[in-house]
Amino acid sequence: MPEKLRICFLINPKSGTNRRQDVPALLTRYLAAEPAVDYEVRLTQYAGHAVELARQAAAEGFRIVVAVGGDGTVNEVGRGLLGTRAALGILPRGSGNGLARHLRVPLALPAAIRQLARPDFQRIDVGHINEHPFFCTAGLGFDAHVSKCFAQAGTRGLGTYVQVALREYRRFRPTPITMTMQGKTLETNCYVLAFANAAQYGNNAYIAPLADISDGLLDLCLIDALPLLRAVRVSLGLALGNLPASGAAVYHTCSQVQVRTAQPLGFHVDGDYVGDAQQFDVRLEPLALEVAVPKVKL
Ligand SMILES: Nc1ncnc2c1ncn2[C@@H]1O[C@H](COP(=O)(O)OP(=O)(O)OP(=O)(O)O)[C@@H](O)[C@H]1O
Repeated sequence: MPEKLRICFLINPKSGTNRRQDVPALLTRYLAAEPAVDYEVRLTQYAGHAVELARQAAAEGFRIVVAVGGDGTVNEVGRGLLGTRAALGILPRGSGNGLARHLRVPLALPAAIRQLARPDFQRIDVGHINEHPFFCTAGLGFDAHVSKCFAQAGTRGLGTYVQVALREYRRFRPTPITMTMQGKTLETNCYVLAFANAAQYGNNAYIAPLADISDGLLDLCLIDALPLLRAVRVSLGLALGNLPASGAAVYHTCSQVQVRTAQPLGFHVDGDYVGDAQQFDVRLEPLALEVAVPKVKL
């Protein structure tokens, strides 16, 4: 008899804006008819817990460990799985779901659950910023500052995010930075510097629409200043997926970059604010994580 596919679901009960969805009930309903799947459900109890739970599930021999949550939960589970033989799965339940959208994981939970029962597997690159792994995007400047304020806002969702971003836009000022990559040094200002492994921040906001998650390269997006007219062009470029062509941002690709900043600057990984620093070492580790993705329909 063929071996069963062992899947461990790690649910972040605090993620997303729709917490009333009963994920264990959905799993029972949609996996009951999948005799080839053996699964368990575990809940996270605190921030950071999913890293430990993922590592433990991989050590127990689960083939897929699923992050049930947003990009913060995906980041924790992915971190826990680095260097193990288990693949990351995603049941998207965040407000942005950047990595799930990039990998074309269905946003509707029944469809996402069904595809996990018959997955394809793919390896993806993993970024590191000051040794914090990221899978989707990391960044310095305004986007990190907004992540910090968003975390303090008390409510979640796109509406709160936009409100916070508009409020902070009036206050935030660019910082002088020095970037070193491929032996070249560039002195510039930084309003936003994004390191994109995947194409989008989440919510189909395409910061680097040409980013390929398995090409061994990071797409760097630099916005040196953001006066009002350019802010409108950047917003449209993010929504329409044509920011590179708009000329409102400058792009580079590289596998490694060092950034020094004139003043401490906030940084985020996968949308979660980490802290402030003046020195950033950013690098890409090629194909370091296996992910379970939907089968491509031919
Ligand atoms: N049981 C828990 N209690 C409190 N916080 C938790 C718990 N489990 C996980 N967390 C934290 O919740 C944070 C937010 O989770 P996540 O990003 O998945 O959801 P979200 O913020 O609603 O989604 P999105 O990032 O798409 O907006 C994670 O960074 C994680 O550290």
